[in-house]
Amino acid sequence: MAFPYSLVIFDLDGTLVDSAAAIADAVNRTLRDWKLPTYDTAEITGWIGEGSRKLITSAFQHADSDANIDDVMPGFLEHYAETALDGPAYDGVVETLASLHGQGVKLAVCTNKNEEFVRPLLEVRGMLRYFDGIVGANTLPERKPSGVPLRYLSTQARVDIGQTLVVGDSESDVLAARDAGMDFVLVSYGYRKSLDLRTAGAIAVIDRMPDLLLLAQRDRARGVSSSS
Ligand SMILES: O=C(O)COP(=O)(O)O
Ligand SMILES: [Mg+2]
Repeated sequence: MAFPYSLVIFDLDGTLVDSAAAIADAVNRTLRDWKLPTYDTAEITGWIGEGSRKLITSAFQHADSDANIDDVMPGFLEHYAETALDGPAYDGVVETLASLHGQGVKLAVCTNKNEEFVRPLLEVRGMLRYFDGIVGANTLPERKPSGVPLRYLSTQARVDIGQTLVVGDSESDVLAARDAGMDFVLVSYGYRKSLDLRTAGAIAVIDRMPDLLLLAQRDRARGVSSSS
């Protein structure tokens, strides 16, 4: 059976690429510049998901710093430019993108990572060629949890909202998909905080990206869950 959506919009960090260590590295280099304590990757991972500024704000709050975040951001972005290509793709991601693309499904990325870091990362992980649309945190006036970037991508792809599926890992993906009125799938790995996978309203919760392809075999109304 055919895949039941014409466009799939993927989140990036925590969904396609495991970028937490690379992000944590850039955060800690920035904290060191300001002579502040550093944090382990697990703790910093809890601050990912709402863009670089929120991430740095969280880090500096935890470090009890009252530094002006406007003064901190340029240094962070310089460090992140050095680490941003370090994250590996999760297992089966590239194969899944290739399969969907081969079936004629359009693919896009909607991330709260700054746009300048997105294409190089997708390119180095062998994914860039599969995507028609890419929206980063600074591409449009609004970003996730707003549904605006998702609606922008479906309009750009000339695909109806009802034919568009969002795949993500965290609260901001859920809120954005709900705001846009789009079905969404959650990955059970990734960087969610307090999000309850079972009650979030996802049509499916998957443990590995290739399980997304199982949607082609299911009744769209019932959805699937590979998470036990
Ligand atoms: O960089 C972030 O804050 C999160 O990025 P994501 O939207 O790709 O998960
Ligand atoms: Mg994410």
